[in-house]
Amino acid sequence: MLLLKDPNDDPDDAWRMNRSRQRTFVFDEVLDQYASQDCVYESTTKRLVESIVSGYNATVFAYGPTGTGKTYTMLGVDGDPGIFIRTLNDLFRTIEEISDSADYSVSMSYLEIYNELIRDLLNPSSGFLELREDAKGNVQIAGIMEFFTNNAEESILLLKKGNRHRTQEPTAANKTSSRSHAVLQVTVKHRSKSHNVQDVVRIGKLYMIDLAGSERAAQTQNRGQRMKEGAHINRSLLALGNCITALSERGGSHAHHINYRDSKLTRLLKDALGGNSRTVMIVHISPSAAAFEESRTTLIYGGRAKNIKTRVSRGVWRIDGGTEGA
Ligand SMILES: Nc1ncnc2c1ncn2[C@@H]1O[C@H](COP(=O)(O)OP(=O)(O)OP(=O)(O)O)[C@@H](O)[C@H]1O
Repeated sequence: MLLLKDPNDDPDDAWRMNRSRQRTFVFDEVLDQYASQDCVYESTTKRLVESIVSGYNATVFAYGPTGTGKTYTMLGVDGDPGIFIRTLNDLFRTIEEISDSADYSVSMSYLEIYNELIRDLLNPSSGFLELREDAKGNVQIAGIMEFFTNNAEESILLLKKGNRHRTQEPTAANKTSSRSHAVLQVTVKHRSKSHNVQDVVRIGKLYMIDLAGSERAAQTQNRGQRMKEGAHINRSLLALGNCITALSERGGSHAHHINYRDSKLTRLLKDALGGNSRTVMIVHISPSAAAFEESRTTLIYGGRAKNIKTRVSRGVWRIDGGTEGA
């Protein structure tokens, strides 16, 4: 449980206390600014690793205003890695433990959405990529490079290569502000070595996402290009907020109309939000009283997202070409 105190409250002023906007929020986990990277990983993402290896989809994303620590949580810093690297390490450790009974392949792609344009962070010279939906409504990025990796070290090298191409610029609110949404996709395929199920391949997909932060122009003092980026960032986060609200209010994935098409981000997150995925949203807020307003709004969206129910089924593909649920 989290108690967000209204900094304007004055216990000696009955009129003010009556108008208090103090509010309690209930989340699965609440961590303060002193929580270690390991603790954040253990309490949010670790539990997803085994399910990905056994063929389920999962998504982890960091959400919140600029400068509140999303990139710190997801990517971490030298010597104290964040969720991306901890997950890759755990994923390969888990695969190694069970590799006697099955053959595994792991591949990854890494993209950013910058000003509503998609760039391949592992192959930046490929220009802007198109987002397409197949007949079954599965979202795909045309032309993105997918790299097969044999161990955690290779994956982490690729991730670091991608990070060097990511768009980051200093703003008044954050010296290393992410100006794009970064999406790492890891696909784990596994085929049992046992004879009677050898023709079945299980596929689990993991999305790990470091969103750019919402921002107020006055706070960031952005002008020119930074302001244009900020407008794109805010627009896509607004689209995300609208999808979260619609999904939480109208009965989740059964809802008639969810505006996924309003931004590339929401199109890409379609499954994570309302479809076939175990999804963890890590909501970030500043501990500062000065950030009360944006903390409140952010937590309200986080609270709504908690009401969304996704329906997960295992990705199973038969060698003879058919697909089936499990
Ligand atoms: N828990 C923490 N402990 C120590 N430093 C932190 C922590 N969280 C964030 N920081 C530092 O605060 C600064 C802002 O964090 P970060 O860049 O992760 O924010 P952000 O939410 O990703 O911002 P933006 O949306 O602008 O990209 C960075 O210098 C980061 O290293």
